[in-house]
Amino acid sequence: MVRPETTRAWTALRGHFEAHGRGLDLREAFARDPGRFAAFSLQAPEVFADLSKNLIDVATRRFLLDLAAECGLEARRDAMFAGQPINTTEGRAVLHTALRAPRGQGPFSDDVHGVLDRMLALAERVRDTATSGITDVVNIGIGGSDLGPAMVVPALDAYAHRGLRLHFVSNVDGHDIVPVLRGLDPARTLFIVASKTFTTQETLANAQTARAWFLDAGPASGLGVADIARHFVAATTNVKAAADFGITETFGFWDWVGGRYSLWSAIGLPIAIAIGAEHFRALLAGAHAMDRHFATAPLTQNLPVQLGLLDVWYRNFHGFTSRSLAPYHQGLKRLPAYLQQLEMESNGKGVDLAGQPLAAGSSPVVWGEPGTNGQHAYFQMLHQGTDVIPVEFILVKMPAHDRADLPAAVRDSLTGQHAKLLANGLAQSQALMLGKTAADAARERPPTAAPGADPAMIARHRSFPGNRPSTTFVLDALTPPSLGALIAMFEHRVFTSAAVWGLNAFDQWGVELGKALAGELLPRLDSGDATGLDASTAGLLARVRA
Ligand SMILES: O=P(O)(O)OC[C@H]1O[C@](O)(CO)[C@@H](O)[C@@H]1O
Repeated sequence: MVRPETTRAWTALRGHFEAHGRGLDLREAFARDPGRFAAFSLQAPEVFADLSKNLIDVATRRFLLDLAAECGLEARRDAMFAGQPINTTEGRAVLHTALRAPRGQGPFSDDVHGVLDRMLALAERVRDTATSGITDVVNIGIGGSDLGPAMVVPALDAYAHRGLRLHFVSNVDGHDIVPVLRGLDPARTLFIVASKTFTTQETLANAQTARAWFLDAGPASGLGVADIARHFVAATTNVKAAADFGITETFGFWDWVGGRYSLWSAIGLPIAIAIGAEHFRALLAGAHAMDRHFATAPLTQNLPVQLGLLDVWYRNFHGFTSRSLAPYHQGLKRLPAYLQQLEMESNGKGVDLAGQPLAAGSSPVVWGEPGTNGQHAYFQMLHQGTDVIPVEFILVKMPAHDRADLPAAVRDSLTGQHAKLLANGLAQSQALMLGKTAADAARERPPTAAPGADPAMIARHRSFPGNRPSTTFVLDALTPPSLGALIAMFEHRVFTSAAVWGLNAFDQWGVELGKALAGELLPRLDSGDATGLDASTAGLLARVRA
């Protein structure tokens, strides 16, 4: 393993940053180079990306590619696809890409397609609502066993079965499950208990609550313990624990599928129920197309690689600590939360593969909201705040809401909405880059400025520094293949920066300490015993018990 800061490319990047990077002005760069948009745009499967509004030039890109080469990115990528145990701290392969490889291709193909066929057959049985009688599907899971399906199901609403409602319960907080159970009919409800380990406290607690509700409400519909097998299924690697719970229909997966990379596995069952087998296979196919792109495209044209290297550039040279995501599609409202786990649980590490402290920063904070909602909340800070935060916009050319079954006037109105949505997305990246000088602001007569206020002072409040970087992704439409490709792009981008930083993106020891301490505190909530606790925790324990 090569430490990035010891490479020649790192030194070159440091020098380049001081000489040209820090002072790069996007407005001047575009004025100088009419070909900048074309030179810094990439077309990958299903996803077009405009990287030209980033603080990079040709030399930045060259030095970053040198860095990737010196850090052995390609060898590490190839080792992942080949199933080598690159998750070294847990001694596991990392093969979520095998889950979307076509039948007969990729490692463990028989196992993968065996479970996939079985799971899609169940999905189709449930979707045949006249026969199944199911109207509501409740997924009980958390983290990677929740966020993927909870993100994809609304994103692909245009493809969803109209007679089925999908619900997601994750938190160990009755305020999550109680409103979901309210109004459900046990005879018409299917619970999916989704847990890779089947040991997760939150999921087991919610599964027990669902079971208790089912046994309490069931008898009115003639249901009892024997019916749990028909109304509860599990997605897990721990088939025995699911059986001990009373679940007989289990869809397995494998320890080489990380939780946050698992929506392609049996964890995707809610997605398959919502959109059906054919569309689920199309989601996998889109991700597979991005896998092939990542595995084979020259690094200069390789979108996940270029994004991951940009992350290194911003985090380690510009010192930016966060990145904001603005999907201009309401269906992608859960994408920021999904990417928070994907990126921050993967790359939020402080030591390298050898366990040595990293010399430079790793995962940025990832956050955001759909546009245009975010514009009316925190975009103020993105435009005029003191921190520079790169923003990523996702635009979708063709909406899916102007369906033929809507009245013509409603469809016309919705078409107008989509134009407004796109105009706003384009305008935001433009505004971030262009800014507005105080001199330009001074020429305006803002109607809301305080009467008699010093115009120069008002102009300074109304000026924008500009030169704020952004990336814009464009999808033709939000479809199963395009969403699959988009998610896989984000996965491989995280892989790329992890490879440069030399860290293990596939473990998550950082979540263990809190879990262990919660286990120790739980009995103290009952007993009140504060022995050995720090004064703050002891004081809070007394306060919540009072
Ligand atoms: O699927 P499981 O085993 O219930 O785990 C849920 C989540 O908990 C974590 O292990 C830690 O929070 C995640 O990595 C995982 O996605």
